[in-house]
Amino acid sequence: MIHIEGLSKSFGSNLVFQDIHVDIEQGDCISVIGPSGCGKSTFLRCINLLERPTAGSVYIDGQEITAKGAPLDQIRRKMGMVYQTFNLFSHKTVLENVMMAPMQLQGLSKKEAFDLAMECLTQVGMAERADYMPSQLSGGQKQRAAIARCVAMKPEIILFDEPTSALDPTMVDEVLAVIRRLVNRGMTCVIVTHEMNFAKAISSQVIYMDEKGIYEMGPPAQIFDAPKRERTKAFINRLKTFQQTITDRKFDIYGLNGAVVEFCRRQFATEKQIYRVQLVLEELLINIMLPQMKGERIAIDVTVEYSMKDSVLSVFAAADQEFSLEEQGGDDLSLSMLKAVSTDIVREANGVRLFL
Ligand SMILES: Nc1ncnc2c1ncn2[C@@H]1O[C@H](COP(=O)(O)OP(=O)(O)OP(=O)(O)O)[C@@H](O)[C@H]1O
Repeated sequence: MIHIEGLSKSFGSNLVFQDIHVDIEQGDCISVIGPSGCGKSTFLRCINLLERPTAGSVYIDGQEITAKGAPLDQIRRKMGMVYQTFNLFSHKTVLENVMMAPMQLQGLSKKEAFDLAMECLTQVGMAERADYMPSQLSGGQKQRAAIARCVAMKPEIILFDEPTSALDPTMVDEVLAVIRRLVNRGMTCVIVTHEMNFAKAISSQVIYMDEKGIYEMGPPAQIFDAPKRERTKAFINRLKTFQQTITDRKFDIYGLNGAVVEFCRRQFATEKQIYRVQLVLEELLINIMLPQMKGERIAIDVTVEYSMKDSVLSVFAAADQEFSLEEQGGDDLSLSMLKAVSTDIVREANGVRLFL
């Protein structure tokens, strides 16, 4: 359906990627992941020529859209795009936003466009807010309206450019659920995303971009659980681990907790796990470990790991000094709280690991 051949893009002397080859078949859902700045969005924008590639060709249904004189408007209608920042017209209602392109570009009558728009808004759960202005909507609702607007054009493929990156974490799920529904109904999609669990669950293929191109591509089970190449492994492992070393007795426990919560949300840990991890950090660090540390200089390594495979969150805390969980200095109330929220507590070398 889409055939990408030798695609390269530079901005001046900045080579973003080169020589990308990908085939996208109907019904595919391709996730594009990779470190910040590796060119994911630029790659997406080159597929529908929002950016002109420096070299290479893109074919859609056998037609080369990168050829000189190709009917760009017609071709772009086959490819919808959903942006990080929604791009709704702020002076129009949700309904008007969705009706506009089908009327202007596809010549639908007002009645036809209304019926179509309501159908699309119903699909994304936004029918009852059809008459709202964008400013009256939450971020998640705006993005769902933007998806309805895109679907109303009946595209053959939808390109999603980090559709949840601008959203408050509480709104990510509602947007991902709408995308999941589209994919399950056979919509061909390419999604640039930082939501790894989502990419893992939904994609037929995952592209890991790095080193100025596609560094590794494969089914989600390969990329997330058994990556073949070094940089993919490092990227995936880093995503699954939060690490911080505490060197000051007066460290900011709430700052640490905030960063850990953000990490956990990115991993799609459950709210229960997120509550537990905060409790564990407070009790373990403040009430059990810190009081036992001797001298001014301390070093406590905190690692929070999330296993995508079995959805288990674990907290590992290790110190460069001996410490005990019970009796000598340990706070028994804190220990019973740790036991209450952990499925297992394991002593390891100079630390302790709690499974939540
Ligand atoms: N319009 C532009 N003009 C000049 N340079 C650009 C332009 N758009 C992107 N770049 C550069 O291209 C590179 C890739 O950017 P891009 O936004 O595609 O990366 P990304 O992987 O999507 O990043 P992120 O995950 O942070 O969104 C960066 O070095 C960026 O500065």
